[in-house]
Amino acid sequence: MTSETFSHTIPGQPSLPSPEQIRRAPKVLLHDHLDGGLRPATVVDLAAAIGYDKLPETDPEKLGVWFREAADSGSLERYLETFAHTCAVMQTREALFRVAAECAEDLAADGVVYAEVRYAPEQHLEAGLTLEQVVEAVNEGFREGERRARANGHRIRVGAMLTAMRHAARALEIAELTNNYRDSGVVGFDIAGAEAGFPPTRHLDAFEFLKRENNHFTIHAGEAFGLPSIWQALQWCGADRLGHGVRIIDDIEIAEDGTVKLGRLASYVRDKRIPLEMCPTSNLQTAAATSYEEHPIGLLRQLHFRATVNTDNRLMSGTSMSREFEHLVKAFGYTLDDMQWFTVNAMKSAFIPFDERLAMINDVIKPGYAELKSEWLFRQTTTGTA
Ligand SMILES: O=c1[nH]cnc2c1ncn2[C@H]1C[C@H](O)[C@@H](CO)O1
Ligand SMILES: [Zn+2]
Repeated sequence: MTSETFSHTIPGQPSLPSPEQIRRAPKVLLHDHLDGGLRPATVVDLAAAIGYDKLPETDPEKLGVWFREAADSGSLERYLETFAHTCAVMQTREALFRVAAECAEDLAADGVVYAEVRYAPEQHLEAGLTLEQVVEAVNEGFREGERRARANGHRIRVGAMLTAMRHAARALEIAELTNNYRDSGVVGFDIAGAEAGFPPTRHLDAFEFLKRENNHFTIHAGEAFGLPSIWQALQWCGADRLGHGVRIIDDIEIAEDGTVKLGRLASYVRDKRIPLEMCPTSNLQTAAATSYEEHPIGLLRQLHFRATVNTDNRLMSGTSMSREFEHLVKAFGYTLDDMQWFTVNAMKSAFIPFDERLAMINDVIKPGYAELKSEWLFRQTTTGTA
């Protein structure tokens, strides 16, 4: 027995969730890239099928390690270079369908009940597919993955988000595509790619179009670049959520006596309940944060920002929703109540209609956590304690 055992407030009630409970806990994922979450074995298979010979490794295990190590560069630009390989093998209808189906299956097996998964359709046109064919192949893949998950006893719902690359000039076109598929599986829009030098205001026409259409979008901001990027994303572009947003911490001061002072932008983000799609492991890899223990999510949770936990790129970060939570449980001592708080935050911030979000919270998430939180009671009565 460790000394921690004696710090429980209720005898016998575990204070920290076990890895197995973390996996079974219902989780909601708002920030996950389709082209950043392939199974290494699938990358190898798809490369062989199309004769793509530029993979750095052809053994799936070694390839998985290669992606993690190559992405561990301390720079967002270098991190992004690894996507050349995944995008190269996602150029046909079959490949997109397979990757999307496996994505939904993998998330469901990890206990994710609702996910919004993004990708940039413009990066999948090299073999002649149209933007529409790309979107339809991915949507069909997600539906297939949901079916397979159900057959394996898991329930998941996956919405697609369409990303425009911030260095390119197709944002308006991708925003229109998002709008055209809003009733058929696409829940929102995003911009991604290198942040420094590519401010979101380059794509104002796309954001203005979506606002006029009453549609939803998030913007990668405050990851590799600081407060001006967050400010532009919110006040010029009108983003509903922030991808990462970690640098909001630069607008928060903690005095020696522990008093916290929020600047105007941080106050706005908290007051308006702007959701922050935080991705701890990804942030360590691109040097947007220094360690799990020092990751801004700890303070932002204490200060009641609308923080959520996400994977970003499961392949490049060697992670999953459960692993992200495991790291946070270890770093901050989070309990199942904290996990539920993050999960409810995420579900409140999703881009599906309000009544569906509410039903997910009340009928799926809360009962799931209640079940997990009550397990210790029955364990004690059935085994008896010494
Ligand atoms: O964390 C990220 N920041 C900026 N861009 C990113 C991040 N993760 C992935 N991307 C890029 C690379 C992908 O090819 C693209 C679409 O998913 O989005
Ligand atoms: Zn991202």
